[in-house]
Amino acid sequence: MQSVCAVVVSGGNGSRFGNPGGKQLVSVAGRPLMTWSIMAFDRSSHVGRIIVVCPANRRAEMRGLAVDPYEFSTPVAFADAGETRQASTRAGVLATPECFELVAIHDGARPLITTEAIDRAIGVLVSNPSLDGVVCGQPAIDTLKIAARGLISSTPPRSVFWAAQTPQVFRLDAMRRAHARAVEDGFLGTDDSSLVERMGGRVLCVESPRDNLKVTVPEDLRPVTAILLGRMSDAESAQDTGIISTPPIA
Ligand SMILES: Nc1ccn([C@@H]2O[C@H](COP(=O)(O)OP(=O)(O)OP(=O)(O)O)[C@@H](O)[C@H]2O)c(=O)n1
Ligand SMILES: C[C@](O)(CO)[C@H](O)COP(=O)(O)O
Repeated sequence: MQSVCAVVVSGGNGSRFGNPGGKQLVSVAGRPLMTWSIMAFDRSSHVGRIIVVCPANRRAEMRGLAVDPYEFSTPVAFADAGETRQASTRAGVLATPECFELVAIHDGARPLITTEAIDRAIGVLVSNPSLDGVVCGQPAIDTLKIAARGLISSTPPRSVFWAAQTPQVFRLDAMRRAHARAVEDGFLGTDDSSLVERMGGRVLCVESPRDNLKVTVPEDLRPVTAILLGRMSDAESAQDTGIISTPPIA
């Protein structure tokens, strides 16, 4: 059943990336950066619509370069980005039709997300009615320090820390209420889950692949490109040896 609407936020300036046109359309392993995320959601049998959030004045450009050439089977709609990531996710959530039970919010700048990881996160939420949402992420592997201006005050137990990524999947009504409350309170979070958490919502961390990297600075392109090219080559080899019967992704 296609109960999930995906919101792919691609409305940032990419100031840390430093490219005048942003990073969304930069070619990575032969495709625009943002296209990889849309492809991963397009392949999920749970996803019935994809909303791409992008700057209003760049909608035609992004549609023409990153969406239309790929003939996705899932309907793709657009919403206008806001000044902050949170304003952009809010636009996507408000544009999500009521008929969808869940909304999966993902950074267009995380091109390595896989359909398997998306489906696993959705599956955890669907099978746990007591949850309001799930967050893909990684348990902390480094020893963590609390430090002000570099001076360490303590070493907290890392077993309780997770590095949050996207997708983050929520019940649509919970996410709508969380955004409304955030606007009322003037709260600005660094991810979507924090909006639900502050209302007492129950959100579970779900382990996703360690390589679900976000392209933030130009140096991030090198590992991301290598991983994507590696996956394409693996898919072609599997095709050649008859291990899989679906078409290669390149
Ligand atoms: N107003 C904004 C800001 C961010 N994003 C999106 O949120 C994701 C995560 O943001 P980040 O990687 O930090 O992107 P930018 O905001 O573009 O980068 P920077 O902070 O360096 O300007 C990206 O896919 C970005 O396009 C968005 O849709 N709208
Ligand atoms: C939502 C997020 O991807 C979680 O890691 C992240 O917070 C978004 O971008 P930023 O780099 O923190 O601005």
